[in-house]
Formats: sequence, C-alpha cells, structure tokens
Amino acid sequence: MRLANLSFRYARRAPWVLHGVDLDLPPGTVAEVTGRNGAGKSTLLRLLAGTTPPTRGRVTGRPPVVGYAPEIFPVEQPFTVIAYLSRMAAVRGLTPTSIDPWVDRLGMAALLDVPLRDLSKGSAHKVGLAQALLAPPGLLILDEPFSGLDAQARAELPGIVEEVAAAGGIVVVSDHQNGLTGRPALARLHVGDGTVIRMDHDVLTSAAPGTAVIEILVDAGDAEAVTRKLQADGYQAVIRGVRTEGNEAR
Ligand SMILES: Nc1ncnc2c1ncn2[C@@H]1O[C@H](COP(=O)(O)OP(=O)(O)OP(=O)(O)O)[C@@H](O)[C@H]1O
Repeated sequence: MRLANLSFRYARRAPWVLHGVDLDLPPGTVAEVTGRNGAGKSTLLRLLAGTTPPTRGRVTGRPPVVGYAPEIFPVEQPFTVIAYLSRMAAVRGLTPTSIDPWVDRLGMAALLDVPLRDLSKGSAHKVGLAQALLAPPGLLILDEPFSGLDAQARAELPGIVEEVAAAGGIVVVSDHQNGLTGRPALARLHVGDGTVIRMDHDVLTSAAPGTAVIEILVDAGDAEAVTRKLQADGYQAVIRGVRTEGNEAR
C-alpha cells in the first residue's frame, strides 16, 4: 500500500494537517504512529483506512478488507452488542459464528445483551475492536487500541496483531500506551509538522552498544546516492523519510 504526495486539511482555508506525505507500507508491516496531541495521528489513520478522502494526493494498493477501530466507538446506535456484531458480520458476508472467537478472546460474553449506549468506555472499545477483526483484515487500523482495555484484552492484542501481520496484513496502530513496544520489527511513523517520518525500530535498536546513531538532512534528490555512498563506506545507512515541503530527506 502506498501514499503518494498525500495532503489533507479539514476546510478550504484551514491549515494543512498533513502535507506531501509519501509512505510505503508493504504487506506484513506493523507500524506504530507517534506524535504529540493534535499532530494528525487520527487523521492519518482515517486517510489510511479510507474513511476520509485526501484533499490531494493518492492512496494506492489499499487491501480490499479494511478493519478500522476508531479511538472512540460510536455507541449511539439502537442495538445490543450481539445485534450490532451480527449485523456487522452480515454486512461482511460472514455467518454469526464469526463473532464467537472475538467474544472469547476479548472477554465479551457478559456484554452480548447489553445495549451499546449502556456500555462502559472499555467495553465499547472492545466492540469496536471486535467489529474491525470479524473478517480477516488485509489492513488493520487501530486508534489507541489499548486505551481502557482490561488485562485480558490487553494481553490478547499483541498476539492478534501478529496474526494479522503473519497472514500478510498491514497493521497501523496509534498508541500512546506503547503496547507494541518491544516487537522486533516495529515501524514507527512519527507525525509532526504536517509530515510523516518513518523510523524503523530495528534500525535504531540494532546499533551495537557504543555506536552513535546520527541523523543527517540532505537534498531529497540526493538521498539515494548519499545513502549508497555511506553504505559503501561501511556505515549502516537508511532513508528515514522525505520532507516534500523542505525538499529534504533524512
Ligand atoms: N473534524 C475535524 N474538523 C476540524 N479540525 C479537526 C477535525 N479533527 C481533527 N481536527 C484538527 O486536526 C488536527 C489533527 O487532529 P488529530 O485528531 O488527527 O490529532 P492526533 O494526533 O490524533 O491527536 P491526539 O493525540 O490528541 O488524539 C488538530 O489540529 C485537530 O484540531
């Protein structure tokens, strides 16, 4: 899946939330989105999920089955949990039994007959996660998935992420609680100043102790040549991101 020169703002004269974002997310990628409050993480997730169209630029190669669990599950719907999940299963062409494993894994058995609007915050969050997982997602977008979850569901979530990635799915998680930190190949997408910089955890942590990890800015057009030269000189060098606006790469 690829984002090409993607820009977004909420209104015509509003400031750009994201500007000129280029991003490649190969199958099996697990990425954690970081950035300060208001940086644009949830906006990026909605653009990835396709629930918000970009103002400019393109998203290509989005997998056909997208599971999206928003930060706040919309409970103002006239259904019980089981009626809602059954409908979601039917919409996706699945039988009602597709709900069972998620009821079990997320610990939702006692919630099935509860009206959505009576759910606690954490329980509503579980329903949001379950609906995103009903059909095996080629792209799974989780906005603050650990927020408000009880111990059983928290413990279950990293395994669920691994299963989706192992099946070739892309998983993108916005997570202030660092619930996936420690995963060996965790891509980090840092959102700030309207841009998204990719910092791969394994690159930063695989440096031998005592090794200095340095970041340099070069003209975007020179980035590949500079990287090859550094590699030829024996350095570990990767392009972490390109800032279209400043025409720089780091
Ligand atoms: N529906 C909206 N209409 C107008 N502006 C919005 C809307 N949603 C978000 N914004 C603005 O877009 C910017 C990015 O918001 P976003 O929710 O994507 O940030 P975030 O990084 O997810 O923040 P947080 O960490 O607080 O959840 C903020 O300035 C926010 O005020």
